[in-house]
Amino acid sequence: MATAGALRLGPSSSSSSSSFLHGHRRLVPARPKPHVPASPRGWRGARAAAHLHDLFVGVGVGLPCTVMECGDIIYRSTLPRPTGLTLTAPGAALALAAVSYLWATPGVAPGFFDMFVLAFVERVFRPSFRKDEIVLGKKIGEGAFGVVYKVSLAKPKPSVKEGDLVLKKATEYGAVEIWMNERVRRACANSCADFLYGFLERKSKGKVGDEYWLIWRFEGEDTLADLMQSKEFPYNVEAKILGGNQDLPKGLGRENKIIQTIIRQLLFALDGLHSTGIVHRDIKPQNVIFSEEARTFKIIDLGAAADLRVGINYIPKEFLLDPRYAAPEQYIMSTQTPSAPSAPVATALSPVLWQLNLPDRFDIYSLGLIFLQMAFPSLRTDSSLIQFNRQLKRCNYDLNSWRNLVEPRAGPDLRRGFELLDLDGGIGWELLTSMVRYKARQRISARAALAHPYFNREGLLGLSIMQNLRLQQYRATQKDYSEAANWVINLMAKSGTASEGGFTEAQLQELRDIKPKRGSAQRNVLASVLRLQRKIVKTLNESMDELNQQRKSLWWSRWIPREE
Ligand SMILES: Nc1ncnc2c1ncn2[C@@H]1O[C@H](COP(=O)(O)OP(=O)(O)OP(=O)(O)O)[C@@H](O)[C@H]1O
Repeated sequence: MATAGALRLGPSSSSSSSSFLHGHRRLVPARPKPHVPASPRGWRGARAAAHLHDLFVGVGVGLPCTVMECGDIIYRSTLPRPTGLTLTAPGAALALAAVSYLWATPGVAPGFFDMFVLAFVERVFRPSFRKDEIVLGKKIGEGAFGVVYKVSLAKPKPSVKEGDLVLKKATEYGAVEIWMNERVRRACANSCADFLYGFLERKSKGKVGDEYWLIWRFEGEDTLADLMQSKEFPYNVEAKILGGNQDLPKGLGRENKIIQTIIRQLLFALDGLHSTGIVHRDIKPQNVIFSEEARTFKIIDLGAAADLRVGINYIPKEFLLDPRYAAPEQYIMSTQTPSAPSAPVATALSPVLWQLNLPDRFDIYSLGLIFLQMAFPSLRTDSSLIQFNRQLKRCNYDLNSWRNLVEPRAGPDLRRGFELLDLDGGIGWELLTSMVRYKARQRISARAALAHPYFNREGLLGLSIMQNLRLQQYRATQKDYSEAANWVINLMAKSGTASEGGFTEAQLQELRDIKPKRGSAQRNVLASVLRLQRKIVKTLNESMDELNQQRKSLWWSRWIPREE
């Protein structure tokens, strides 16, 4: 084969700018002569570069036109087009898959933009606060990890809207709470109380323990817990969220409408958090505040929240849950998932881990219990809620079994609750039962719940054919596929004997144990698939554990400002 350089013809060669090759009139792409330096070392380098250049650019010159990008000088349309990006079907599919992965919940790509662009831009423009600018007012709350005060500013700041503020002096989980609040403020500000600033206040020498100061706008006096304790509930909320006079007479229909509105507002707030990769983990009426200005309910207290996008605060073995509202799984991630991986690993794997664990369904369960308390006044006290939880556990977390258990001997109060949920063909009960389920995978997501016909004015009866179809589709997707897999396995078991290629119970057990076995091809394929699935999960977990060996630091706390 001719060397690439030997047959090179072009404007820089001694021949004409067009040349004849293989007896045809062909245009040959020109190649500029490489610059030759004076020193031998430089000369050798230049030669190497020229060789490399020839290898990639010159190869093909002098070869048949099937290889080269040749064109006919007369038929100009056959001349090579300017080289640009060529879109091929597999390329487009690959790009689409990559983009879908990067944008899938909890959002790797938006996460990078948020962390490395938005966070810095925001820091330049937002107002900051110092300890001596704040005047402490009355204490409004005290938890295990902090004290909350109503405060005001010593001197008004032009960049800060007038009004009362709230200050939390937090110890242990203050850094996490600042991180979560800042993320929320950038991603879904309306979901949570309006966060203004957070900083680390270093204690002077001699005093122990640093404190994190967190400042919010004062949203209002009432939490949902305060409002639900009133005998007037839900009417005491009606004027706040639905405004002035309501034309409906007092009764179940009107109460249902108010409860619907509260649940919808909370689902919106949760959907905002979940779509940015944050799971609250402590949803309860005490952590829901009514914002007088926005006339809507907002979520507070993100101290126990986990950021699944970068793996902050999801430590499967550690939990700070309120047992009254916690979902049965208690851990938002499978206990097989190793403790929080390093940030880049967590970020890269976050869509996979999210889909494997569906951690957001933890909050959905808690919200389901709040829904239940709204419908049944007798479940609003701590003791009755604890008792209900025990009953539900005995019923294997199946609300329908619980209903069968209590309804026959229910008092007027419980019966009224069931009546309220049974309005519009029982659509409220259906939504409730899809929120309170044992398996996280079977629970509805916040977004799907918002599209549920419970929030449709006319309920089930008012659904169009298309909406009905969507509902059927939704119901189908709520089914647990592990049950479906078991069903298929059982069907296969019953479909034959070992000699006919079917499975006996004993063989099935072997399959479930996924031990390699010699046998029919059908059985081996299934066993291999199950083995492969198990191996993937195991490898994923092991590699994350390995990456975790280097001690995790609170790398993200560098983002938190300090008061010097
Ligand atoms: N932005 C706000 N506007 C008005 N009140 C607020 C706001 N944030 C918090 N509060 C009030 O402060 C109380 C305590 O807040 P928060 O739950 O965040 O603190 P905490 O120390 O975590 O308490 P706990 O451990 O009991 O949950 C709330 O119940 C609420 O009454």
